[in-house]
This record gives sequence, C-alpha cells and structure tokens, in this order.
Amino acid sequence: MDHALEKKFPVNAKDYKLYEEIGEGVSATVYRALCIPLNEIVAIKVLDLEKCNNDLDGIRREVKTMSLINHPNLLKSHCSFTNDQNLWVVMPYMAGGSCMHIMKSAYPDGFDEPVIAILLHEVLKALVYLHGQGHIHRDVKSGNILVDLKGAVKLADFGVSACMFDTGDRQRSRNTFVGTPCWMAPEVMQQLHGYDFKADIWSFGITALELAHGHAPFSKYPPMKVLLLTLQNAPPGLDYERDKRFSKSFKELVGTCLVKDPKKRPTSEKLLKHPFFKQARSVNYLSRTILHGLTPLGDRFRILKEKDAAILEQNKALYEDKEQLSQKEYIRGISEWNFNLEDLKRQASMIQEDVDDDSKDSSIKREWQEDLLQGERLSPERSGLSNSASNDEDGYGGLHDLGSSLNSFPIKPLQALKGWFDVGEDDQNASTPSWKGSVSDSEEQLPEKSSSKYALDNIKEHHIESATMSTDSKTDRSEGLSQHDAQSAKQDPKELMGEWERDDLQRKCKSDNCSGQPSNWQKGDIGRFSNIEDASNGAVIQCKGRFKVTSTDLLPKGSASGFTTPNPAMRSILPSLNSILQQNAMQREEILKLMKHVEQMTDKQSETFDLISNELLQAPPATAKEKELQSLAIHLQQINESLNEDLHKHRTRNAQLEKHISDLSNQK
Ligand SMILES: Nc1ncnc2c1ncn2[C@@H]1O[C@H](COP(=O)(O)OP(=O)(O)OP(=O)(O)O)[C@@H](O)[C@H]1O
Repeated sequence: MDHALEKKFPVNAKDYKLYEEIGEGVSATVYRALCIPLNEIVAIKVLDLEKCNNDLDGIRREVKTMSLINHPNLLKSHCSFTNDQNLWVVMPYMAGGSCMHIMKSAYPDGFDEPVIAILLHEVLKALVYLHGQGHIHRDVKSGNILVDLKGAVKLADFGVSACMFDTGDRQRSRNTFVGTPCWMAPEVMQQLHGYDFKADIWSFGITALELAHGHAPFSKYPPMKVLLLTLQNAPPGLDYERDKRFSKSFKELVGTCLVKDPKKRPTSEKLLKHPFFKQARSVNYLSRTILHGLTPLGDRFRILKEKDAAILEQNKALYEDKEQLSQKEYIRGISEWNFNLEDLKRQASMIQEDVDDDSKDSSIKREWQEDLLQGERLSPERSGLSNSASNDEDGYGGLHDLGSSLNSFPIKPLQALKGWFDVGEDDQNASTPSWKGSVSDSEEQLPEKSSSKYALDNIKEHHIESATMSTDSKTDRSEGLSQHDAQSAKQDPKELMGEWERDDLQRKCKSDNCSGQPSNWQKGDIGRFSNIEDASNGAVIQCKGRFKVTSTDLLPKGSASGFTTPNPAMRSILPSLNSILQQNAMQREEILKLMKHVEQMTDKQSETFDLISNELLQAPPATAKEKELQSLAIHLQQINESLNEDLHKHRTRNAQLEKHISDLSNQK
C-alpha cells in the first residue's frame, strides 16, 4: 500500500509550491509541485472551472472517482480543493510521465513486446478492478497510462468515466459520445444500444496497437474521418508482415479485443488470463529499460510542446481559411471529442480523400486482401450489401436497407448507417442493452458474478464509497477465471478466434479457391447460370446484363476450332477460370447496378443534400428539430461517401480479377 496515501495532504494552495508544467489536457494543466508541510513532490492538476462550465458534472465525477478508488494501478488523488476560479487536484507525481510522452520523446515507433506486456498487464489489472466496481473508464489510451521512476504503472484520468449503476441523467451519459475518437469503440460511436465495459476492452486493444507502433490507428486523421474509418473498415490489428517482431500471442490478444461486436469481446477478467500475459515481468524491468536515461519530465514536456507549436505554425497557412478549426486538436488527434455539430462541421471541412497511410495500415490492407482472396464474397463490414447479395432480386438489397434506415434518422442519427457495419446477430436481436433493464439484466454484462453481486449491493445502498474496500480482497476475487467464462470459452471457440486464426482461415479460403472449389456464394450462383459441361461446348455459360461469357473465352489461343479435348492440366484449371470469369461478370454487373443506383440517388438527392446541408450547416441550430435535420444532412453525406468508396472498391476489385484472368490465360 502506498504510504503517501495515508498522509494528510493540506487543502490550501499556499501549502503548495508550483514548479514546471508537466502535462496539458483538454481541460487542465498539470504541474510538478512541492507539498511544503510534507516536503513531498506531487503533481497538481489545475482545472479552470470557468472554462469548464459545461462539464462541471464531469469534473465532479473525476474528482469523486479519483478520491474513492483504491488500486495500485489507478491514480488516486491525495486531495482536491478550489483556488480562485480553479480546481486543484493533488496527486502522486509520476515522474516517468505518460506512455504517450515517453514514446513521443524516445520511442516514436513504439515499445518492444516485453515492455508492452508489462504495461498492458498493469492497465488490465486496473480495468478488472474498475469494472468490478461498476465503472467504465471510457478513455483508456497511452496518454492516460502514467509511469513513475520505479516502473509503477497507473491508469489516470477519470474525466469521462461512467458508473454502470447510476440512474437518470448519469445513466443517459452511457448513451453519449464521449472518449477519444481513435480509441473509441464502434458501439460508442454508433449510439445504437448504449455500451458497457466492453468499450474499455476495445480501447485497450487500440492502446496495445498504439504501444506497438508509437501511434494509434488513424491518429493522423481528424475525428470525423476516424469515426468513418472505424465504423466502415475491418478492425485494425497487428499485421502479419509488418509486425513480424511481435509474437503470435500478442497478435491474438489484439485481435480478441478488437472485435466490433462488443459481446464477442472478452471481459477484462477473462483477458487477464490470456497467455500473452504469461511473459509479463515485474515492473522493475521498465525502470531498467524505457525509463532508464530519460530526461526529466518537465524538460521532455517542454520540448514536445515546442515541437507541437512549430508544427502548428507550419500548418497555420494551410488552415488559415478554416478559421474555426481547432488545429491543436487535429494535430494531436487524441483529445476528447464530443459528438457535437460544430466539431463535425470543422472536422468535415478537413476530410481529404486519401486514406494513404492508414490504408497501408494493416486493417485496410487485410480487408482488401481478404476481399481479393475470397472473391466475390463481400467483407462483413458491408454486410448490408453482402448479406443480400445471394438472394437479392434486384441486387439493391443493401441499398433498400439503407433507405429504410434513413427513415429512422431523426430518432437515432447514427442508426441510419446500420447495415453498413458489422452489427452482430445478437445486436440486431437485442432490443435494449442489458444495463438499461432490470437488475438481473445488468448482471449478464458484468465481468463476474461475484463482482456484479457486489456492485448491485452498491446500487441498492447508493454507496459508491464501498469502492474503497480492500484492494487485496478485490484482486483475489478478480484473479480467478469464472466458471461461466471458462465454459463459454470452451463452447464457443469462434469467440476467441483472433487475427492469427482469421489469417489461417483466409489462407485456407485462398487454397480452396485455387483448387477450383467455388465459395458458398459462388455455388449458389453458378447453378443459376450454367455448368462446366456448357463451357466445354462453347456455349454462353453466363449471361448477365450486357456481359456474356462463353467457353471459347477459356480455350487456348492456339486451338483452331476452339474445341479440343482439354488435357488433365487444362481440365484442372478450367473450373478456376470459369469461376473467376463468373465472379468477374457478376461483379461488373453489380458495379453497374451500384453506379446506376448511385447516379439516380445523386441526381435526385444531391440538390436536396446540398441544399439541406449547406443551409443547415451555415446557421447555428436554434431548435431540436434543426439539430436533427443537421444530423440528417451530415449523415446523408457520410452515406454518400460510403457508397462512393464502395463503388471504388468494387471497381478496383474488378480490375484485379481481370488481371488475374489474363495472368491465368497467359500462363496457359
Ligand atoms: N500525476 C501525474 N504525474 C505526472 N504527469 C501527469 C500526472 N497527471 C497527469 N499528467 C500528465 O498530464 C497530462 C494531462 O493530464 P490529464 O490527462 O489528467 O488531463 P485532461 O485534461 O484530463 O486530458 P485529456 O482529457 O486530454 O486526457 C497527462 O497526459 C500526463 O502526461
């Protein structure tokens, strides 16, 4: 137990001497300071209450949480008090600073795996405790992981944390859009069913990637773009090629956390049992490695601040015309971002078409490769289209779904995008999130039965104070993998399928296709058109729209009559060629349909879109109705963009398939 916690810290500003600045957040500046009567160095977070007028509730929450928590891996405050218009929060000084600062100043490409294992292990222990107490942290990221010089790791910043057992307004806060975009779970962005502890598991996975690469996926993009990329793309992960230096078990851990369906993510307790953490050494290792030889925190912070200022200066000219733009937010790409229309306007103005760097990022690359490997089968990220592909009469199933989603816009803005994200079956069936329901409902979402029971007692008695129960006993309780978890792990191995297994599956898929076995999707459709016998007779084996594929297309160029008995080698390759041709033709057809539909939609609606969005975006919203309309306009634009991106992907895939065919023909 930290000895300092037992000391009585004075609650008067004159008892502290502020030294240099060591950190800065959206709402506060943090200083190294001396507590004069105790002769102890502390950190003091100074919040300007006048500037935080609209978030006093959040501040109150943070201070309360910080004073009540009691876990070695959580940053507890010594005390807090007001000083003029400021709130001072006195905390232990974490001389190593945040992991983000350490990376920025000394490890720009991220840490090595042994270091990451320790950091994640310590943070996860904090999450197990928090979740057991009924709290969601909601802002897990390297900037909030603080380290002291001995290597102690503490998760900080409860500014946006939420308690699962609050009622009324506080409960509604779990339907709000808080956190930091790059680390934010899709369900938090979507605002469909609310969210729970699992949102922290997603952020934990993103933090793992951040520690591995030195930055979070999509960190260079403005929040609006991050939102779209997170919702539309396959989850990011460690790449097989690029991340060779990391173990299979680390890749698997990340894959387990970054599953879009929160129900399929493990609880923090379950995650703590992941084999990856077997390698986690004692925290002393950090002091011998990443903390060794670091310059004092204040100096590091000053240098980083100067660098940031220089970048801002450089970019000033670029963004001059976008007067309202918060450049600082953009460059950091990490700060808390509430789903607010002013932000959207600002951020939307910054969106560029390139997805260059992060498209090189593993997630997009993997999605792309997966699409290629699996042929026509569309990525689940676009399930609105793909699910309907096989039984869709007009081929517009996804678009129809989208249309019907649009009707629900005024009620749930982001719901309109449903069907374009991989909302799991469970999600679609679920009517309300479990935490919204009765007490027994909420139990299901809790990390462990004993924890939930404990937490439920909390609700009954409204005693958040009980959070300060003995750390040791809490830790003990949370150590054991619950029976339920162990069983569900056995019963549903898919649930634990990580990136590695997914890659294996893809490889398998690839080899299946090469052997001429059509995928499920193809099997159904081949029947609709023709069979291999037709091909050998030179008949039209496929006729869709203006595309006709005949078997002569498949025959060797040298064959005069175009009708020879294929040798065994040819025989084996014909089904592949046939299947590819069919895919190709069908893809062309689908692209044409999409293009036609988009053109129609664009013709009819673009004027309306422009009108609505331009007019509405100009004027600040006066009424709730106007706000809804603004949301509608913005989301229609997003959908438009999604459609265009899909179209583009189809085109590219088509080109790839054509190239594949010509390669195969050349080989022949
Ligand atoms: N106790 C501490 N010891 C050392 N450094 C600290 C301490 N507390 C905070 N910092 C530094 O100050 C930075 C900002 O603090 P904090 O995250 O609490 O502010 P904030 O306004 O809540 O930030 P944000 O909302 O952007 O996360 C941290 O990222 C960290 O680098």
